[in-house]
Amino acid sequence: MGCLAAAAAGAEVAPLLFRRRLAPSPVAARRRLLVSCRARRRGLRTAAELPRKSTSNDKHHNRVNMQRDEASVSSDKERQEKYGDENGISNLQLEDLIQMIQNTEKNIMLLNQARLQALEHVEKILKEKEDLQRKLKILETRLSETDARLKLSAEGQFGTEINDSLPVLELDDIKEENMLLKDDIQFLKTMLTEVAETENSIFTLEKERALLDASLRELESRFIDAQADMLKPGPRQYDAWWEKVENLGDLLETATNKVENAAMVLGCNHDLEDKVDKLEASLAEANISKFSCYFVDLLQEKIKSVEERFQVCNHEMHSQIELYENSIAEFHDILSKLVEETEKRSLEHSASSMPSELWSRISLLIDGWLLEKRISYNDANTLREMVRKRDSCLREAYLSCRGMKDREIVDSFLKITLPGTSSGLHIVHIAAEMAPVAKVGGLADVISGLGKALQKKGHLVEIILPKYDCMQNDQVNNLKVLDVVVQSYFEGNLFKNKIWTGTVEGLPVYFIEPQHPAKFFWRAQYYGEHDDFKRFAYFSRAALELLYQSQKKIDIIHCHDWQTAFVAPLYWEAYANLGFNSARICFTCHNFEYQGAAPAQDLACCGLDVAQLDREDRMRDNSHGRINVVKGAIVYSNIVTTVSPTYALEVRSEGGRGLQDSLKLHSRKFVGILNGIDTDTWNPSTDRHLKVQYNANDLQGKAANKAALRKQLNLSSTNASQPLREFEGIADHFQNNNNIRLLLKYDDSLSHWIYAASDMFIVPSMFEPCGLTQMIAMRYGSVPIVRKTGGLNDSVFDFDDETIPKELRNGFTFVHPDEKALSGAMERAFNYYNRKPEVWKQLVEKDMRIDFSWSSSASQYEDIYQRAVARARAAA
Ligand SMILES: Nc1ncnc2c1ncn2[C@@H]1O[C@H](COP(=O)(O)OP(=O)(O)O)[C@@H](O)[C@H]1O
Repeated sequence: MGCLAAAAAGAEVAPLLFRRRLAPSPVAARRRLLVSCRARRRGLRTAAELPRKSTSNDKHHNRVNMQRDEASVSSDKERQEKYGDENGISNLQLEDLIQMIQNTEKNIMLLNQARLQALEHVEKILKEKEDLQRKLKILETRLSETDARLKLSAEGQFGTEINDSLPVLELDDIKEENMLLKDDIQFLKTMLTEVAETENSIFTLEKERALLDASLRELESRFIDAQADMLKPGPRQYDAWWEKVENLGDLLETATNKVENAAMVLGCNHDLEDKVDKLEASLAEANISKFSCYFVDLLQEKIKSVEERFQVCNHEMHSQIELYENSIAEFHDILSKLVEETEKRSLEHSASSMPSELWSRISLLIDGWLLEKRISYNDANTLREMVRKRDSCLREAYLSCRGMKDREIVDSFLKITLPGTSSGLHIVHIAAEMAPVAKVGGLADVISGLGKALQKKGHLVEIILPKYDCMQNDQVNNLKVLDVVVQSYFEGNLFKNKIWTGTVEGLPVYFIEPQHPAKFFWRAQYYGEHDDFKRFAYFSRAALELLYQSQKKIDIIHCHDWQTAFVAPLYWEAYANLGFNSARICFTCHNFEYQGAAPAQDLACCGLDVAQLDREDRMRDNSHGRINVVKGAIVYSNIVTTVSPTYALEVRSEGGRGLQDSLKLHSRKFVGILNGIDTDTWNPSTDRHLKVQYNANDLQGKAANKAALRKQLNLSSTNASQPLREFEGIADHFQNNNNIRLLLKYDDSLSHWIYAASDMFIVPSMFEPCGLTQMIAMRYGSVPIVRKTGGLNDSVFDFDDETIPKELRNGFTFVHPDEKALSGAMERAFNYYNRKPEVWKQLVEKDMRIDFSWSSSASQYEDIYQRAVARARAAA
């Protein structure tokens, strides 16, 4: 069944398995979580430190910081080499801090010295700067004076007023001095720039010092914290760590979930891909079927025209036949008039010669047939007697047989030896069930199905049932009690029985209501009472009494299962001696599991002679010291049947449940005939129990029934095409399962609906005498999955078995009575259902068209009845 579940719900199971493969067991998960947290915690610490280092390196390229970094890196390295555990890290942190503080203090001192030197230098430079600025000012003044003089002199030389007071040599000196001053000014400007730069670097140093002070303060406070932590070793810190661990665990879990979700999504994607593939395949198939639709249309048109032509021909043929029949009738009229006249004349003219000739010829014919062993001695005697009596029927038969073949003439002569004019048999079924008025299982279906089929074949069929208080009276037409009282024997007394009559499904039925204080059939149930043996012994006797008292000349009394198996020994032991012996007894065992075994003395209740019957060769059970009613029926019946050929073979060995030797001994009268089904009752195109009727040409209604049943039973409707009757999880929670319902009740109407709604019908029987459900299922388009046993083996043929002719293959079978074999067959069926919907549809349509009607089975019963009756007549 596990396999089945996987096959049935592949799309759901596959991702689950995938997920399981990804997700570790809870313990492993926890372990993995912890490991990961630890790793991550280390990772976080390192990551937190790195930016700080790189920032300081980038910002300050000074030696001091380089020193600090080197010290810090080497101490980290040492620390890792030396410890590598949590507590170590905490101690190392402290040492680092101290070292860092010391380094920082040293650096601050150096920085302060550098700062003082720089300040002195600056003071000096500022002084120099002031001197230089002063000199610069004087020089600039002088320069401007010189320029003004130069200007004046230039005006004098080239203008109207020339200043002759400055000599030429002085002018050159001034020019030279001017050049020198310009150089000085340039030098001073450079100096000033340098001073400004020094000021800037002092300013930067000041800033750096402030930063170092701040970090010193921070380090000091961390130092104090670290000292405090060392004194109070860490519940708070551990808590914080665990908080972090838990946070990390959550993060990990979220991440794992995401991975799982991703895996599921991946799985779903795979499924989607599969679905897309399938859709594409079905699209391709649809395209193909589009073409085939076209051909179907063409074919249908052709069929239509052929049908029309056929109808025209038919019509013509009918009118020809009518004409022909009319002319034959005319001819017969003329012929009979001629015969009458001739006979009249021959009687008139030679009263004895012609009839004697006629009778003599008949006598000679009879003698010849006897010698040729074509008729029995008795039949020959009967016919001779008729000749002696100049029997008019015989003369008519002789006159009408001219032109016939020998065989036909023999048959027509034998026919007139039978009582009455009809060749039909008078058949009476005595049974405990009949559908639909009193149905428990397949027996009920057989009584009405076989009865109706025999009736259709022209036999007079009657049924006798107990009058149960719980039977469906509304299924009986014209139910009424007869104004007679039939008395029957029981436990030394005679008891009155009320006799009710009515028709069920068109069959005449007698219901016997015992007037016994034990109220045998007022029990609100059909079987399962403490005195079942007595109840049905009483009924068997009363039924025979009814037949005996009605003085009918019955041909076949057919009894069924242990409940009416009493009839066979009763008939031959108690009634045949009374002259009630025209009938032959047929016994059908529908299930050899139930044999009606009881203490020997119990047999006496219905008037059977225990001393006569409690014998190995009669009714004594083969293994217990009790009597066995089914064995009694095997011994005392003229015909013994069971409900399928395979089961008939099986019961000759272990399947016979102790009766195998009796069956072997009586094998000449034992035969297996496969049951049919009542195709009027089980007809999806007319079934009033269904929501929508349908047939093999139009399966739409089947889907509608399925949807309605799913709704009615409160099954999931998310996947309407999912096959019903999956057993996954049936053991648990089936009430809440979306795909399973276990209905432990008898409900005829619902049973019809279930057949119509189901896609597959599983019958995994260990043994199955015949089984009707698989045939009914096929008629309703539900494909059977069965174990190859009994009648299942005779009615279901594996779809994949190439040794079987293709046209017979109609379901899925398995042999071994185990879960694996069943799952295998189901998986094959599911494969077709899911992957080859077109093939599946064809299989469904084919199954619906199989003829499981009683027609052919009833013919086999008819044949064995006829032979038994013929033997009886021959013996008489
Ligand atoms: N719970 C039920 N409610 C109504 N009909 C049922 C139920 N169970 C079985 N049946 C009917 O009983 C018949 C079973 O016949 P068969 O297959 O020969 O089994 P069995 O040998 O058990 O009688 C079928 O007509 C089936 O539809």
